[in-house]
Amino acid sequence: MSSTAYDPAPPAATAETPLLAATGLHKTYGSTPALAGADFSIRAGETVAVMGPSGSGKSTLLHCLAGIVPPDQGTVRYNGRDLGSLSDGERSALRRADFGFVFQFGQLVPELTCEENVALPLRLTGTGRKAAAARATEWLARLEVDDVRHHRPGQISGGQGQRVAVARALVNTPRVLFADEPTGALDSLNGERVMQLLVAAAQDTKAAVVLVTHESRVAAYSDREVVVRDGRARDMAGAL
Ligand SMILES: Nc1ncnc2c1ncn2[C@@H]1O[C@H](COP(=O)(O)OP(=O)(O)OP(=O)(O)O)[C@@H](O)[C@H]1O
Repeated sequence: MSSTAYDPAPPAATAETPLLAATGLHKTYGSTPALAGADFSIRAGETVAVMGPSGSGKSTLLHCLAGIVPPDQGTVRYNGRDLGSLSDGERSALRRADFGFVFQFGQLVPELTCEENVALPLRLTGTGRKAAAARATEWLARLEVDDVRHHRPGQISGGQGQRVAVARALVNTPRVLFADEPTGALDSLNGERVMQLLVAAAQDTKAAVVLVTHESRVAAYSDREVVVRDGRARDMAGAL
């Protein structure tokens, strides 16, 4: 095993123990506090909506949970392991192997076809070109966009692009899908369809979903809602 590989040996999460848990997260950008003691946890296969007003710290929480941004204080544990104890290389390897990402805009590589975009995470984790292309095509069909597989992102609609992005995020069967306003740039009809497909595909692959949104219509697809306000997260128990 190379020094940058992620070793998933620690105890596996069970239905009772969280797969991903953050405790006491603080993060300040310059003099702007983004997180001020945020706690969060999600179990395997669960979909949790992270809601709250603009600037309340939702995206920062997602970035800390995914190991993209290090918190100033507090810990994030994935599968029992403290992300802060991993090297940068180990964290990158973990993200590639176990996490998938969908953002609001611009995450597809413009020079690649949709099929090549979806195949990319597989290629980066060592899958051969033909096998990766075949899996990518299957995933594009599952998201109902196989007809645009040879198009480039600039040649397709926003809704099609988000479906391709969801296919790319799930093609490696991640254990956690991080989705930051995945339908924020879509009209309501396209947004609904993308959410239906995203949630169904995540359920099929048993991925947990951290879903950042400010729309209650989108949050309605979750099992549970957490509201972030002034850098702190509050569980809305029973607010299904
Ligand atoms: N890279 C950064 N540099 C400086 N300030 C930042 C950075 N990222 C976030 N912030 C600030 O931290 C605070 C929280 O931002 P964050 O993006 O986490 O909120 P949010 O709830 O996701 O907002 P929105 O709903 O508008 O996307 C805001 O005041 C924001 O301006």
